[in-house]
Amino acid sequence: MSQFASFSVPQIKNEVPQSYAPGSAQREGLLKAFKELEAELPVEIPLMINGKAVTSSEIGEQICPFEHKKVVARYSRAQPEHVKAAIEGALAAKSKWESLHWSERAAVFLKAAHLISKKYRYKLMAATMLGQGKNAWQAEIDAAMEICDFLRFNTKYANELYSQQPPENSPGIWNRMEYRPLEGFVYAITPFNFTAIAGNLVAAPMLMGNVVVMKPSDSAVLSSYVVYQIFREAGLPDGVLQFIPGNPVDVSREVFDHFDFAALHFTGSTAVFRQLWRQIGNNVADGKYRTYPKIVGETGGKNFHLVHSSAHIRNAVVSTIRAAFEYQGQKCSALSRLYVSRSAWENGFRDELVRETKALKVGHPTSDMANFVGPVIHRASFDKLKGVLSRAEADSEVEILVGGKADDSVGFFVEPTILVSANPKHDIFVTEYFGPVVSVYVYDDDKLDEVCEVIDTVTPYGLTGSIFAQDRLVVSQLSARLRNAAGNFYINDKCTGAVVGEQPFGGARASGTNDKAGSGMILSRFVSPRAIKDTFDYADTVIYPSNLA
Ligand SMILES: NC(=O)c1ccc[n+]([C@@H]2O[C@H](COP(=O)([O-])OP(=O)(O)OC[C@H]3O[C@@H](n4cnc5c(N)ncnc54)[C@H](O)[C@@H]3O)[C@@H](O)[C@H]2O)c1
Ligand SMILES: N[C@@H](CCC=O)C(=O)O
Repeated sequence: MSQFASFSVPQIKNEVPQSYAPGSAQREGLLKAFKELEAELPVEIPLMINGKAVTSSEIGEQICPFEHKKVVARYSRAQPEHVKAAIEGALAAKSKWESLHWSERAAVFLKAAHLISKKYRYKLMAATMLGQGKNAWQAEIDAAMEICDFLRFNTKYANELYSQQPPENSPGIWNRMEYRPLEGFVYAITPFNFTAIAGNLVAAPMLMGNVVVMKPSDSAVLSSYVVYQIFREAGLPDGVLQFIPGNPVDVSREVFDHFDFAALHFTGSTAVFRQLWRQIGNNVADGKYRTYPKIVGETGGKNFHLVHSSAHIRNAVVSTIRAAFEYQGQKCSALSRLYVSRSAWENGFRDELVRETKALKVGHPTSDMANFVGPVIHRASFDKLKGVLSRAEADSEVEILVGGKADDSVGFFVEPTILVSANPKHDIFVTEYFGPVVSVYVYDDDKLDEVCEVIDTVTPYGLTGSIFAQDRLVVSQLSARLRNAAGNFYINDKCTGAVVGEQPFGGARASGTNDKAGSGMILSRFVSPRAIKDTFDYADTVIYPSNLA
């Protein structure tokens, strides 16, 4: 499209949080949206291919985690012919989408953020609460704030990326860089735990001119569908985003079989990511694809807090409780290993930690707004966590300091649990459980270096971690010592709650490719740059001066 100006994006700011305080219009609005959506359940959700609703003979159910008798959504599951049609439709939509000026694409996502911030804020939050079991605050920071931040900041980062041009032009030459969309289509596989992440997994590549086939999580189909509809209302053309829930293995096999598969954008568990990498790798080795597919994946964690003897105890306790138990520990960033110096542990930390944890209220997200902890996502997660708790109970190396019970009579509720062990290599410090369980190791004050070695090496992950210390020499020493233990590193703050535009998010080692969602780096993974040299002088001599006799 012709363009007669070099546009810049509007000033981008983080979405302002709403408090949902008692008596506020915000709380009233959210509860009204929650009730309205609850009355509509189960929502019937089709596949969306080329902008048209398509139903399948195979129907899946998304279950409400805090009332498992309630079905949140009944959704069509894609069959091989649907996956093929989605890919072909996306490829057919590609040339018009990528030839739009980038500002037109940016306008779609800026408008989507505007719609989420205003018209659909409470609806998207309600879908996230009913389907994914978040309370009001957790829904606000995810399905209102973070998703708006991703959509808006991406446009600023895209503008900056496109502005990166070669610094040198020899006389008579104009050098340029063009950031082409990938040749082919992007496949996005999204996790259950963040509506914002599902939104960004598709929006980031689309902004850069790509077309996307999306397989949402079975446990977040409703919120993903609402996001899909918002993108459409914001002006996203037919076929640019294909929404195809379905059996993850079957859908992925079909996608990875396609010659034009150009990138995987994944967030989820490490085990699944490794499996997908293997499938893609085997296909690359067989020469199946037009190009080498980009693989972008953010995965699991076993995140730590290290509390030094000089730490501010109250700050460390409050940060620990929030990091371990907000959203039931189901954030990839959630705290699950806690290393506390013996002097801090015995001089107040332990007692405050126990008192505050016991005071946490567990239950339904709206019938009692005081509930801080809700349900875990599904039966499989509940069963896995129940197994962790019963093994802990039977294990002579583990003490259950707080919690340890689970109740699935109405919903999938697991008590906030603190485990303690004197064996720093115990599985409770190694395996990601993805639930409200934190494991404590108390270290002798003079064994700081030894505990750092354990923190750095006992798990394969490297996602988030925090140190708590007031002594600046110690802060500096720990920061250097633990440089590779976390991609998001916090000093005197909790290891969760990264904010787009402030702390780009992601970890290395087994935690992912660390391409940093919420930054320009991730956008650069979804382009294939072309360097253009434009020469104004014509050549007329073959030999070099050095060839002259
Ligand atoms: N690092 C991050 O930024 C980040 C963010 C959120 C979640 N996570 C991680 O995600 C996990 C929790 O999310 P989850 O339970 O949705 O993860 P999951 O791996 O079970 O599922 C993620 C997605 O992969 C799909 N999937 C599952 N098996 C598959 C297969 N064999 N082939 C293809 N697709 C498959 C699922 O259907 C879902 O859409 C945790 O490990 C958490 O740490 C990481
Ligand atoms: N970005 C979020 C975590 C997302 C993973 O689930 C945080 O920093 O807490």
